[in-house]
Amino acid sequence: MYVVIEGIDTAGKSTQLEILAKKYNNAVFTKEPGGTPIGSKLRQMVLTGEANSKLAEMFLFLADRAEHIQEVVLKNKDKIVISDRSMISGIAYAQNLPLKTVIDLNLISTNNVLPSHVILLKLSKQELENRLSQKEHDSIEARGIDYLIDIQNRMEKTIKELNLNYIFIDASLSIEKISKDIEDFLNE
Ligand SMILES: Nc1ncnc2c1ncn2[C@@H]1O[C@H](COP(=O)(O)OP(=O)(O)O)[C@@H](O)[C@H]1O
Ligand SMILES: Cc1cn([C@H]2C[C@H](O)[C@@H](COP(=O)(O)OP(=O)(O)O)O2)c(=O)[nH]c1=O
Repeated sequence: MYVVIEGIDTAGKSTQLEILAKKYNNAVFTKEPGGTPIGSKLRQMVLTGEANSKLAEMFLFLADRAEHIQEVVLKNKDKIVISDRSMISGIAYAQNLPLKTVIDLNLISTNNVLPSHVILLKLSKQELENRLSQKEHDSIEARGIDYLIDIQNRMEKTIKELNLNYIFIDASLSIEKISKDIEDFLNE
């Protein structure tokens, strides 16, 4: 089982992952970017905005993803792997290229491995504004509200386009209700 939790910044991914970690104590918890030793270095580069070229930035994420799929997802394929973000973020955040092109690049990076379960936490514009006003921004979050809402739409489109097994959850529901919906989805 390869479960991914997706959503734009502040959607509540970390909050739900903390709850999942208590319920699934035999699962492997991981993240993109940064789930491997090379990935930690790549993560540092992307989050501090070292790359001036958007294309270079996307290739850093793709390198992280290729290593992560090989070293974490495939090496634990007999276990439950639960990942904070995935190729869905990779496709959605690479906004400057057509969806089809980025999907192809991402499928190369994952060797065609797809998640078996996708959880997308969806925020309204108003709730996103609320949450972003309460935290310090990294260089990607600093790109603004409309940018992130566009990314969220692209995430939805990507999940449908790839025909994945998914649940979309309203991220402004209570933490408990979201966690129950996630548990039901994983137990289906
Ligand atoms: N269901 C929820 N309702 C209200 N606030 C939430 C909810 N889930 C998370 N939060 C709050 O929103 C902020 C962002 O949550 P976080 O889990 O860090 O998001 P992400 O990991 O997606 O960036 C945190 O301050 C968190 O406490
Ligand atoms: C996985 C991935 C993430 N991103 C972005 C989304 C986030 O802004 C950032 C990763 O940060 P993240 O680890 O999700 O940080 P936070 O805890 O602040 O949510 O990188 C991409 O642009 N492309 C990608 O392929």
